[in-house]
Amino acid sequence: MFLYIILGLIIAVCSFLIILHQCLEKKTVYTDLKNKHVVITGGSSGIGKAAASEAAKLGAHVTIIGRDIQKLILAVSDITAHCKPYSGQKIQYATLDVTTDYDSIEKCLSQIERDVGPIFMLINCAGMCICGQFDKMKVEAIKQMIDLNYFGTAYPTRYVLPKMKERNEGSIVFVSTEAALLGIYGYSAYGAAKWAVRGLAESVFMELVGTNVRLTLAFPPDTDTPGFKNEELTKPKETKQISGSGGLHTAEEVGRKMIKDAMNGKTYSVFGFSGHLLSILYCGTIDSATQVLLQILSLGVIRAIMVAIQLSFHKIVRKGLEEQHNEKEKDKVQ
Ligand SMILES: NC(=O)C1=CN([C@@H]2O[C@H](COP(=O)(O)OP(=O)(O)OC[C@H]3O[C@@H](n4cnc5c(N)ncnc54)[C@H](OP(=O)(O)O)[C@@H]3O)[C@@H](O)[C@H]2O)C=CC1
Ligand SMILES: CCCCCCCCCCCCCCCC(=O)[C@@H](N)CO
Repeated sequence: MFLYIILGLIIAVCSFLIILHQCLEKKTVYTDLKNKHVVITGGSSGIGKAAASEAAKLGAHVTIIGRDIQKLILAVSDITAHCKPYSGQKIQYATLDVTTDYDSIEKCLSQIERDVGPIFMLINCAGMCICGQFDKMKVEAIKQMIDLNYFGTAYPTRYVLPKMKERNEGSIVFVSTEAALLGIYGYSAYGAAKWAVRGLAESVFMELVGTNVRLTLAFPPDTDTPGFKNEELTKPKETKQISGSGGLHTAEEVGRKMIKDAMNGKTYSVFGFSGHLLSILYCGTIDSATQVLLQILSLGVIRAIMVAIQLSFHKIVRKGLEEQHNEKEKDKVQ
């Protein structure tokens, strides 16, 4: 009897996997980026520069975009060092502020396409984080977070999408953050903008069903970059502690994995243990039949683990509040 139940369960799971596998679209896997044009906003520093170097290693023509021309020139020389010898790869830069109006973005990207060729992969990496409790944030900073992280991604994406759909090929990478999978103290204005990036990516993903245009949504944890070092200067200690539990990763590791996932047609790109845990729990898109099965079987347990982790985060916040209170009391006495 027991044997029959086990056998039945195995047959049910296998049929589920087979049916789901049939329903999922087959994606072309790219093994290199030879002669493909890869454009990376924010490619002059940190994660974007690491992704650009990886694309160069894989044989792509690379265009990096940023505002600071000195940084761009230095980055082009570093990225060029990763090219294959005698490959004729073009590594170039364009100066553009991605928070400007759509027309300027269109002008810049169409010039780049005329110079190098149609954009095969767009990596939306330009972005930054201003941390702080929402009630203490400068109002301008709240808007800046949306302008840069959301519109700086939405507009270049709007430019490449119709062209990629027309050619029925291409890949768009969205760089969100683990802080867009769950809300975190001190990442309110930034996190909201990156949740918007996630919302855009997952909706566009469904609009791309049936086409050969692919989309990858990356959720990096804390990554050691110039931008990260800068944000650490004003980051509340509670945020440092909570965010730090996801570990500190290198830009090379994140950039490389992001490109690899994009080439394999994965819709989620996550990093380390925390990334995998959060992506199972707060899953949206469907990548593979085995992933869906893993989610179905483990969601309850992972939710229980996450509740414990979230409560430990609340404890960090309460402790911070208590310390502030004690400081105030001390000041009153003096
Ligand atoms: N580092 C981390 O811990 C994490 C980072 N991320 C995200 O990854 C991305 C890269 O971060 P990171 O590598 O740390 O950042 P860096 O600060 O090291 O690099 C940011 C890049 O974006 C460019 N950039 C900034 N503002 C603009 C703008 N208005 N127009 C055009 N380009 C701009 C910068 O060049 P310039 O200043 O010259 O314009 C630079 O090339 C960001 O979107 C960030 O939110 C996500 C999770 C974790
Ligand atoms: C055993 C431990 C399991 C822990 C699971 C949950 C961990 C949550 C960590 C959230 C990390 C958020 C990083 C945001 C980084 C970012 O976007 C900024 N650095 C911006 O630049």
